[in-house]
Amino acid sequence: MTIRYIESSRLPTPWGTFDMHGFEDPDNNKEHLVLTMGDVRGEEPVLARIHSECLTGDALFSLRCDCGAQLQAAMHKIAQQGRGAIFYLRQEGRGIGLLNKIRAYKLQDCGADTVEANEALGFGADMRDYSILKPMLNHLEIEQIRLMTNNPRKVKAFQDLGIPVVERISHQTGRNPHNVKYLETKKGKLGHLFSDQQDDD
Ligand SMILES: Nc1nc2c(ncn2[C@@H]2O[C@H](COP(=O)(O)OP(=O)(O)OP(=O)(O)O)[C@@H](O)[C@H]2O)c(=O)[nH]1
Ligand SMILES: [Zn+2]
Repeated sequence: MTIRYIESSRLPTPWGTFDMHGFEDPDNNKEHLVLTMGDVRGEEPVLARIHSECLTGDALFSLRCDCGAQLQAAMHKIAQQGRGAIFYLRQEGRGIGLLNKIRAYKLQDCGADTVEANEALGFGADMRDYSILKPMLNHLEIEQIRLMTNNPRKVKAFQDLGIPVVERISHQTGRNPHNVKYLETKKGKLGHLFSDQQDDD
């Protein structure tokens, strides 16, 4: 079965008021969100961010990763332009779930990098499935996007879904002394496209 649209409401935030759209995946009862601003329908490419859930970074201010800063920066950029979409996908821990992410963090506390930790637990480095995006994009009538990401896998995922990515926009923010190794591993092992400079340097 495919993802089902449930309902929409307003979501006021420090950066402006978004429209919040809720979707349900009946196969696993996961509840996904899309925040939009402005009219995202049609041919005009939409400034977009695919954000995978990171409870620790998004809600608990963790400095182990860059997720919270990236989410805030994406909301800010979209509000500045007045038009865009954030797909908030419930793929915690790159798809392994919160408790397994804690297991992976424990291994990282003992010296493993983020990829080695996933593999030691019997998972792939990145278990995310982006095909769930297609019904959400269809529902919102988004046809083309300008994607805020450093992750080439996300660009490829859209291309595989038949949604043109007309531009990849660097989304480097949130580097701090606690996540230097994590970001280095993203670049070295996961193929992220990082320059030496953060967007907000
Ligand atoms: N398994 C695992 N997941 C992590 C770790 N650190 C962060 N994550 C998860 O990684 C995901 C980060 O995803 P995104 O913010 O979409 O970032 P990305 O795929 O690196 O790509 P960008 O678009 O360039 O930010 C979230 O689901 C986090 O929970 C880790 O050490 N181990
Ligand atoms: Zn994170």
